[in-house]
Amino acid sequence: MAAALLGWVQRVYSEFKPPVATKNNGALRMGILGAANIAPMALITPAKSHPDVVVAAVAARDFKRATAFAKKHGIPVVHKTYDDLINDPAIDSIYNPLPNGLHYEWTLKALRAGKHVLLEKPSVSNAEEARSLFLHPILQGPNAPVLLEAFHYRFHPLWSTVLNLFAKEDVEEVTAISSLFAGMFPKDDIRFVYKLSGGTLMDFGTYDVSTLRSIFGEEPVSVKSVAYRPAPLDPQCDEAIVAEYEFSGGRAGKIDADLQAKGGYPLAALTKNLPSFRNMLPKVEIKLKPKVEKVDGGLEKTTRKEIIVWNFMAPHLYHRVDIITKTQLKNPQDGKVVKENKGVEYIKEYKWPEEQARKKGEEWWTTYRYMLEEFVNRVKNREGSGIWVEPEDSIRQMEMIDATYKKAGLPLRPTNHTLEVSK
Ligand SMILES: NC(=O)C1=CN([C@@H]2O[C@H](COP(=O)(O)OP(=O)(O)OC[C@H]3O[C@@H](n4cnc5c(N)ncnc54)[C@H](OP(=O)(O)O)[C@@H]3O)[C@@H](O)[C@H]2O)C=CC1
Ligand SMILES: O=C1OC[C@@H](O)[C@H](O)[C@H]1O
Repeated sequence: MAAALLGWVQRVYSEFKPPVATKNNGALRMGILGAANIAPMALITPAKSHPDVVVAAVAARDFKRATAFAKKHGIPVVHKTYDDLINDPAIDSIYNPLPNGLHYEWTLKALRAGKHVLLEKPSVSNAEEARSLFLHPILQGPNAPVLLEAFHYRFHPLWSTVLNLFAKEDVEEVTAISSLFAGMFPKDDIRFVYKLSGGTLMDFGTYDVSTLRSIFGEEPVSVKSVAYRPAPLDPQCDEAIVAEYEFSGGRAGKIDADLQAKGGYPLAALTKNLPSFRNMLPKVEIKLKPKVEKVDGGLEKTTRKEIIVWNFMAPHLYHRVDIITKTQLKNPQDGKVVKENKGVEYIKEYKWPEEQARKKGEEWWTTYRYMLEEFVNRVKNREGSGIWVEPEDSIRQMEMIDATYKKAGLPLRPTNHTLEVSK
């Protein structure tokens, strides 16, 4: 127990204070659009341990704020405007963590300036923008810049391990749940502003949608139902959302996302507004189709398997996979159950397993660090882990989000006025 705790402390310490790599000649020189809250975790810290990444510049709407941010994080150059950053010839790649509603415009500007772009999720505001951006001629051809939607969780070895636990066609039902206690984000946070393409479905919900698509390996046939709780200051934004989808063969997918979770305690009338810490570990539950087989003695054996992935979103901090197998032996003549059994196996995967040792990684690499590795590999034409978020994937992701908003009776998130013709 003590050893496990020490191991956890050491790993998490290195995630926040990674060893600093000596930078190679030709390292990517990345610039950050905005002094964004997520930038230290998603780029600045991971870049420290990457020999081929230098965070070289930042720009913010307020120069003073940008300067303070640069000083705090050791970023040498501060630009007065986002345009200045994008047009800086000493920068070759841009990290775009602006509010969702600004993703399309500034990513396209950066691509036009010849920069590679690591773009925060959700990639853009809606499917129309996604088609316009990801099918843009600027991304075609041998020397096209690299564009990646930063679905970081997919790059961590845990996700590949999870996907290897079953055949996609054996999946019967998937439920993805993600929740944050009320008060973590203020009511006027960018996540709850419609004109900035806010909404919980665009935030935590986008992970849930992405996990369903990844596990089923296909798009839903339909959105069966949606219920949402409107954000108090901007009711066109969902503060919480629950949706049910039908996948091929009548299989079910469910998402349940809440960015202001409250209540669930005894004495509901008194406690209903207290922040709720239920479901603090985002999780995905995967039920496989039951397997029925004849066994010795003319009995029928039914095996049911359920896989629960705890903390799929930030597995580097902590995660656990529970593989629950239930078997039942039945006499088919009279339907009597002869024997039942339940077994649970636990899995964790902080690093690529031995047999995949050619893939790079360390136990303390965060999802963001694994993702940065692949971003650099793609820019530098190196063989990587093989994990990538393809343009088609980013488009389909926004289509499922749009379909969910439509079913909810909410407007699609607004299309940028600079939109170029969609294909
Ligand atoms: N991958 C992950 O784990 C996470 C991803 N994200 C994603 O990153 C993006 C940013 O999230 P987060 O860092 O939490 O956001 P912030 O609230 O920190 O906003 C990011 C930047 O957006 C600009 N900005 C803020 N408000 C406005 C506004 N009202 N109008 C125009 N620009 C504004 C600011 O730029 P400036 O500094 O120039 O003023 C700010 O620095 C989102 O797309 C979000 O989905 C967020 C959290 C985690
Ligand atoms: O991507 C994200 O992950 C962490 C959350 O806190 C945040 O809301 C979201 O944008």
